[in-house]
Amino acid sequence: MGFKCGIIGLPNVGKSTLFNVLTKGNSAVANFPFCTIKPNIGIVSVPDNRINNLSKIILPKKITNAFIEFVDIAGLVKGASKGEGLGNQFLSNIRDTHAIAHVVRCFKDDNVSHIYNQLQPKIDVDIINSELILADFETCEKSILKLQKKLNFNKKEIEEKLVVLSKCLDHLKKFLMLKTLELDENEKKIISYLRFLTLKPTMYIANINEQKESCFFLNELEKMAKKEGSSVIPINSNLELDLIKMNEDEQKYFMKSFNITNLGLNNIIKSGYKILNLITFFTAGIKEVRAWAIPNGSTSLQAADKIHSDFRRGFIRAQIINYLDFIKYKSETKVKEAGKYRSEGKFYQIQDGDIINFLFNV
Ligand SMILES: Nc1ncnc2c1ncn2[C@@H]1O[C@H](COP(=O)(O)OP(=O)(O)OP(=O)(O)O)[C@@H](O)[C@H]1O
Ligand SMILES: [Mg+2]
Repeated sequence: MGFKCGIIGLPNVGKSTLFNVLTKGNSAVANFPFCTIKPNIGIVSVPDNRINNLSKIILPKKITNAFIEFVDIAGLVKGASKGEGLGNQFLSNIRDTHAIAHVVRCFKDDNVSHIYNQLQPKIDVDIINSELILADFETCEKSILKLQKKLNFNKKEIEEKLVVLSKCLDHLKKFLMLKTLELDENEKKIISYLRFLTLKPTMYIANINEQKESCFFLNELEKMAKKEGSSVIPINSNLELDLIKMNEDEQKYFMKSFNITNLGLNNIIKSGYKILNLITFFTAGIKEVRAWAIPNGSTSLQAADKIHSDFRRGFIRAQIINYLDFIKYKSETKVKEAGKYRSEGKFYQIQDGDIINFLFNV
């Protein structure tokens, strides 16, 4: 299963430009079959120096990075939750994603129209978030009504659900996003089946240009996001779309002249990984060195399943080398001699950077 990040925002704020930057900017994209599944879905590999360092020692035939799927969702407008614009269809596209990249226009350009003829990032964000809140309100209200009708069948379990959902409904009524409601792990689990939109981890993408107004807009957006506990990533999508078409030398020259230290593209991919709370483990052999993304807290059995269901079914044990140990000793034999080679069972909690060899028998 891949991790999906939906790109949302008002119409004409630069979502597709960003999507093009993300998907064409990374040559490793070609590593995957059916790279572009639909015109608006792109698989983007996660940059990770560790995979390059491992490959320098192992010299594998193939190198495969971990990846995140980005989905370019059409613009949302006021009233989308009531079917306005392309409405509900797009809200359901967002429901299918694990995280949200919310693009906010932070650039002034008289040649690019703004749907409401205003340039105020905070208002733009509020319009979108209000639609998400309204959509969640409707989902929540409908589910409560449905559950109330079923109360005679499984009283205890349904009552438990109703308590959490009423808490959610009260919060949404105040026009607040569910991610700002305190819910414990059990409560989150109880409502996870509803895939609430305002509960999804979010990063704001400030689409900027070279003009001074962008600093002001970016600042506004950062203040707003801080209150919500979300991060803001500035990116000049138009410029980066040009950058990715250049060779390395041209790119360096351009970045220097525009004072860009880090490509927004890499920051977004890294941040996506972070808000999805993913860690990386590696499988490493002559055939392939590969990075795998997995939720923090996963066990070796879940990691095995990520690779192939046979690995899970026939799981015997996981042989593990820490990434830094491998870099230090440079071979499996030397790692073993140093006593750093571990054997773990199915409930072992995978650590970021574990290099794993699964033993299985089916
Ligand atoms: N950072 C930027 N600076 C200036 N212009 C930009 C920037 N980013 C995007 N644009 C321009 O904004 C316009 C809209 O971009 P784009 O088509 O990516 O928006 P969108 O959000 O995908 O729109 P829609 O919702 O209609 O699909 C394009 O003309 C694009 O070149
Ligand atoms: Mg678009």
